[in-house]
Amino acid sequence: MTDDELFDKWHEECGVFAIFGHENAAQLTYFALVALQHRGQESAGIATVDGLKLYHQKGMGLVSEAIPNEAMPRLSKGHAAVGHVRYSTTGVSQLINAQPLVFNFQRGNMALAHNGNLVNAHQLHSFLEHRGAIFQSTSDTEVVAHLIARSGHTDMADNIREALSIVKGAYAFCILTDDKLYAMRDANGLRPMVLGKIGDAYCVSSESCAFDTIGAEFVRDIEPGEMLIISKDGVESTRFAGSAKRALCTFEYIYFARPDSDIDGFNVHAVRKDFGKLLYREHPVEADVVIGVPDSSISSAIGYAEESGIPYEIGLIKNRYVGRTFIQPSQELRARGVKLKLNAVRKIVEGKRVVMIDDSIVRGTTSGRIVTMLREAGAVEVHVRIASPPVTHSCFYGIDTSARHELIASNKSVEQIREYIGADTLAFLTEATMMQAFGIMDGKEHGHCNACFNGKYPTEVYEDLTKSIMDR
Ligand SMILES: O=P(O)(O)OC[C@H]1O[C@H](OP(=O)(O)OP(=O)(O)O)[C@H](O)[C@@H]1O
Ligand SMILES: NC(=O)CC[C@H](N)C(=O)O
Ligand code: SF4
Ligand SMILES: [Mg+2]
Repeated sequence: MTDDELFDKWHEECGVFAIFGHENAAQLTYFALVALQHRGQESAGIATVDGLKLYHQKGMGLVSEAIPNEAMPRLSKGHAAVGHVRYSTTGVSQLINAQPLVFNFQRGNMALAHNGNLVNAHQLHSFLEHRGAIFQSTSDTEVVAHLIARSGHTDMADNIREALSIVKGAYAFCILTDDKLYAMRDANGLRPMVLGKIGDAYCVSSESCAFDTIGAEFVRDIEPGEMLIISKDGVESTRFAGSAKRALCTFEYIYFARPDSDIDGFNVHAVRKDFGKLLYREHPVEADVVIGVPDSSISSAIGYAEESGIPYEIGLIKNRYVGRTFIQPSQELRARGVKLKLNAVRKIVEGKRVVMIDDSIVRGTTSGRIVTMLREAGAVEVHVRIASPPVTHSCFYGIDTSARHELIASNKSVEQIREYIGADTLAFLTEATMMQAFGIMDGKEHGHCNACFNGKYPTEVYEDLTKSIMDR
């Protein structure tokens, strides 16, 4: 297994933020992107407009690397801004695909930022290329810009509506023009997006944690199929799509979103904690201590401990300075015990029966390593409890999951996975129980996408979809 494969599992998706009519639009966008940094660390960018001109800065890496201080005076000329942090799902991780994508066409300037993945982008890309379109990037997002540019309406909102009627898949889209900001959430609401207000200015964001960061007030979630048009006249809500089956990505709660964000009426930390409580009710075990794998499973571990009465402890420490772009130890060094990212707290686990909570198992790599680590630190029993169901299907909606055959639960039973990771016992939260955290007790239609657990995709999907499909 290569290092790339080892680290290519669940990944954050992108984050978008945009604001209209604020004298500090660029700075606020910068800070909001820092708050959304967990959603993508490959590249970042900001575009601003002053009514006549568009200014932009994009780069690879974290927000602090991609947008240097020197770029701020130029960006600050704009009164409206759109920003993006990227984790690539379609198109290579290179500067050409960094967002916002910017265009100057016959109607003026346009900057696009997208979280999600368009499942028919490849087909549309070929169609448009055969009709003379010259693409600047290899990402799915650019297809929408071409479709908008080709639509013949006088009103930009109608052009966007026409473009979005053709694309399929998942998106939270922000489109900034010289005089308006448009924000659209796909008809199923797969990806989240919220509306906020700061002074007289309106802003939109993938997650509400960005509003807290910049001192904006949360107004509401943007509805699936809704288009917000934000201009000097305020906010206008219109629709670009009829009602479809609501299907918010449950993985936003399980793993992607920040615990301090609220999505569609539920706080992420509170939901994770409930997952932990439900997990104990469904799969209790006798043990001395409950620990979580930092950071995403801490809330569930606290919930499991609270419900069981078993003490919660910090049994694993994460080195917060090791990111994805960090040089990873080779397989040989790893085998020799180089533990870069996580280490066990010996005093806490030694001689104990440990319940280890993680948010998910994708390939089984993380759980396997941690079970070994805990045993080496003296744990006498390791019981693994996972605060989501087994991942059996790939995601096509903006989360770069492994190919299906690499998902351990797609070809192994729970008992076989337990054996593989070396745990004493292993259990997963079932889908029906997980949905109880949202007050849904009957396990029927519930307005969430759980396709990676059950294969029921809320839109058409094209099985040939790979990240590099548009990179020739
Ligand atoms: O079964 P696996 O293929 O190992 O994948 C599952 C792990 O991946 C994620 O963590 P990750 O290490 O990506 O990041 P985190 O530190 O943000 O939890 C997730 O939280 C699980 O721990
Ligand atoms: N993770 C995402 O939301 C990615 C957005 C877009 N599909 C890209 O690859 O750039
Ligand atoms: S398939 Fe899974 S990760 Fe993808 S949108 Fe649906 S729930 Fe989220
Ligand atoms: Mg993890």
